[in-house]
Amino acid sequence: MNMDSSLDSDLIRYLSDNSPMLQYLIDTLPVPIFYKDKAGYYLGCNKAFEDFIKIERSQLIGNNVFQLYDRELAEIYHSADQALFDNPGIQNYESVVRSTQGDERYVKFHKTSFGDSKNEVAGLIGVIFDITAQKQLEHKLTEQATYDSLTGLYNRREGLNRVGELYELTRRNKMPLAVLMLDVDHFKRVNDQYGHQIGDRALQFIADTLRQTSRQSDILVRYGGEEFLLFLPNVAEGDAVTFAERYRTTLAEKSMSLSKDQQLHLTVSIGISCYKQQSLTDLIHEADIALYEAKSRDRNNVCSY
Ligand SMILES: Nc1nc2c(ncn2[C@@H]2O[C@H](COP(=O)(O)OP(=O)(O)OP(=O)(O)O)[C@@H](O)[C@H]2O)c(=O)[nH]1
Repeated sequence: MNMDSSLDSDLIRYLSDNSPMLQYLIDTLPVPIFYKDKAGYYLGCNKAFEDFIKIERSQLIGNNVFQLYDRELAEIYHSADQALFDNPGIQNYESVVRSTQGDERYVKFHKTSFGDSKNEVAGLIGVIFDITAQKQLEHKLTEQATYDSLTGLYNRREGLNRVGELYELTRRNKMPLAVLMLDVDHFKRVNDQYGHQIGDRALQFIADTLRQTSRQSDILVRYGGEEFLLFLPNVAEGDAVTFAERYRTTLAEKSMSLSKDQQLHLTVSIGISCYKQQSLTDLIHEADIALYEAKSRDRNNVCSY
């Protein structure tokens, strides 16, 4: 045990006198518990805490966070402890913790300060709730609510949310904004001829091509079944046509491999509209009208509103 002279000897004696039963009690609890003195030195912990940080109690007691964790993490723990000592009572916060072996967990800390016989703050007791599974689930649900599961592009709802923000920026700063509505040509035939699985792969192929051909700042949305909406910030009318032509020709020139000697060729039609003070709804509607025109011009075509 690395006992330091700054450890409160009365406190240690008190804890030692009472420790067998107390230790037994806290070891039965399945949540990690630790306690420290006011100088930040660990006084004890339960079995769940030993398992959690993967360090034995005997190696823990008498050490502080700077002796146990990397400096960055130690600073965070230290200042949180200090905040509790400065403002005694209960402290709750979420954090990411790393065991001494490096694995990360999301946790919720519930810390309570305790006083000595003179009612002076003497240390703290911390309880850790592992919320990793909950955080992972939240992350998964956010992903599902944000992205289209087939193509990985924004789904319609999230796409329109993001575009709402971009549209506001465009309107306020009088910036250009181009909207491209893109629809796969004769996609029903792909499904009918090769089946839905190949149809799904074709949609992924198109989405991948769009991703590769677009800029980081573009917002790519799977708007419906085989329909995509692309929002290009800061792109004026002339450039919008160039971009749309680039998407169209890139797709028309590529082919998706179905087997060693079978390739699938896909084409798209694209309608363009550009921001001229109209509402976002009108802007999208105009791109739809232009798309209709591109379809009627024998498909594999780009039309501006
Ligand atoms: N495999 C697959 N097919 C889909 C999906 N969503 C929509 N589709 C299909 O997309 C096809 C769209 O067909 P239509 O609206 O008739 O259009 P099209 O055949 O592409 O013809 P044009 O748009 O006029 O060129 C339908 O057969 C839908 O079943 C999907 O997620 N996966």
